[in-house]
Amino acid sequence: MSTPSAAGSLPVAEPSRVRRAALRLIRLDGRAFAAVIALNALAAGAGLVGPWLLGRIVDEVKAGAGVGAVDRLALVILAFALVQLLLSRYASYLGHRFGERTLARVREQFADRALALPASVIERAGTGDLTTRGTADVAAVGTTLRDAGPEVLIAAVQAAFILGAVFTLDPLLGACGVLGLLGIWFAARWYLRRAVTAYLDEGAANSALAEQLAATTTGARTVEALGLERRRLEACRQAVEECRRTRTRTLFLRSVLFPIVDVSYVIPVAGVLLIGGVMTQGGGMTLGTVVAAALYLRQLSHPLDTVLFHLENLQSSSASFARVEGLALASRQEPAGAGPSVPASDRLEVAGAHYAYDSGPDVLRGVDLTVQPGERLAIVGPSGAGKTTLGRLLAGVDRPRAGTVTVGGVPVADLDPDRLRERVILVTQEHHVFLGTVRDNLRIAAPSATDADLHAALTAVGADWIGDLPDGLDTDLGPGGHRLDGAQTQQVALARVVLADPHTLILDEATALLDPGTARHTERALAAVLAGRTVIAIAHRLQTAHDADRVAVMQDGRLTELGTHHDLVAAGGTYAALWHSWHGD
Ligand SMILES: Nc1ncnc2c1ncn2[C@@H]1O[C@H](COP(=O)(O)OP(=O)(O)OP(=O)(O)O)[C@@H](O)[C@H]1O
Repeated sequence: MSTPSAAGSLPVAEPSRVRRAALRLIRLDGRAFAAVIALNALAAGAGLVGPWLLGRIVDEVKAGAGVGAVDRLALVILAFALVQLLLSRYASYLGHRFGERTLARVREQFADRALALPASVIERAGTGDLTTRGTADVAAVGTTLRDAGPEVLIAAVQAAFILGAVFTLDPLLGACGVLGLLGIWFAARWYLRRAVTAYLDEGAANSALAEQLAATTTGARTVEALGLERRRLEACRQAVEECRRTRTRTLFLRSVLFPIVDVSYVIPVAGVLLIGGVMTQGGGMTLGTVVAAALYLRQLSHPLDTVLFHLENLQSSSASFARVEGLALASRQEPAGAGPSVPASDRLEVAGAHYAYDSGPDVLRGVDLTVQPGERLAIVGPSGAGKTTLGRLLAGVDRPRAGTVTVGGVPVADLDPDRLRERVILVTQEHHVFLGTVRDNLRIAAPSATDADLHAALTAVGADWIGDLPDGLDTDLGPGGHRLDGAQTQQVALARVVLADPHTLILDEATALLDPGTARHTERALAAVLAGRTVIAIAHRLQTAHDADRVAVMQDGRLTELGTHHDLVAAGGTYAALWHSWHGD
């Protein structure tokens, strides 16, 4: 289940799913978690001894005991205080280690899920959302797991033990303590209901102010040149006013909560002393019991403060965790195909395909095309004709709004990512060099490839420069390492494709950054390596079209001409005109 999200944005997990995910994380490190709870319980137990013995001291002194007896009890109090300190320190050490391990799991799971997302999901949602979830949200979850979570856990155990101790001393005093604390419960509920929106508003107002100031300062010259000073000042003044308003609101919420909490800590103690005083006089209770109960309730303020302090943090990080967990649902948002999942052949078929980006007009309008295995097809046409869009549909990145795009009878977009990569790969101008060696960068496509395979792939795409690198395949690439130029980056990307060995390759201006000589060399080398495979090249240079088996001409979202170079030139249509103008005839 997921909460409705804005069109295209990544989903957010429902609270029930978030709870299940949190429990799963705890179970994965269940022994450490149990050890933390047990040690905390022991520490809290040791902490209860002090007030109880203080009560005993009061009773013994009242019964006429001497200094020796008091000293003995005081020493025992000291010993238990030490034990409590050591146990709680060790528990918090284990708690923080548990938090770090769990955070590492959350991070790894996030990376796995992000990498498994279909490209279309990321493109629709935008990388900004994914990046925010992977950084700010995971960091918020991390803070909770590392700090807030263990501390709240410790505080909850302590509070339970303290209240249990007061009830054990005397149920009436226990009830008095709980009733006195009800104020905190109501105040916290009142506060939390309002705090989330109030703090979100404050955060948004701060961002808006920062944006206004940044826009005004970076565009200072334009502001000055166009005489926009007054408008900018007014915009900034409004942003500052909004900041002040939202801040005053959160300040008001805090100024109601904290006094109520402070008074609520005193009420149970006062109540216990009043009732205890009456009971002591009637002989129903010893003075020591009343002193111990009052001390326990005084102690309660520490764990409760801790819980209150972290409540907001827990709330906001559970929202972050819902966003992090939402990633698991993203791939399932894609409509699942109902047909067979194993293609019967390598034949690509587009039938009556329409496509529109979001709610825009159709940019593909009834495209029909069959690409035979081993064929080399070039797609040409003016800018905006829909060539790239058709390439994305053929590669399974997007699915058609109407009509079908299939490989061997199976909708391409229904193939799972691994199976899809074995069959169709889309190579665009956008290439990424990962931080790591040349070998790491290539083995992404074929983890079991040998160095000889890697060299062969590099040679196939004309990347002879590998021989000039100081450490060959071991040369570090990426920031801080050896810098590849645009053409070399593209060759690395093409070498990855050679290694992945798909049956169909869709080149969307893949060789555009290479100088014409290198590009032709690369295309020829690529064609040699991919002999017997399907190559669909979205071509800007008509030489590519000339070398292809067939040429498809796209215009305004339609496939208007389809045939061999010679047939189309002879037909004297759009392609012939393009060819002649390119040739300068
Ligand atoms: N992400 C997008 N969102 C909205 N509209 C888009 C998007 N990408 C492309 N379009 C629109 O779809 C139409 C077809 O674009 P497409 O990129 O497929 O054409 P093209 O023939 O490949 O053009 P070019 O040769 O300039 O790359 C254009 O009108 C373009 O503005």
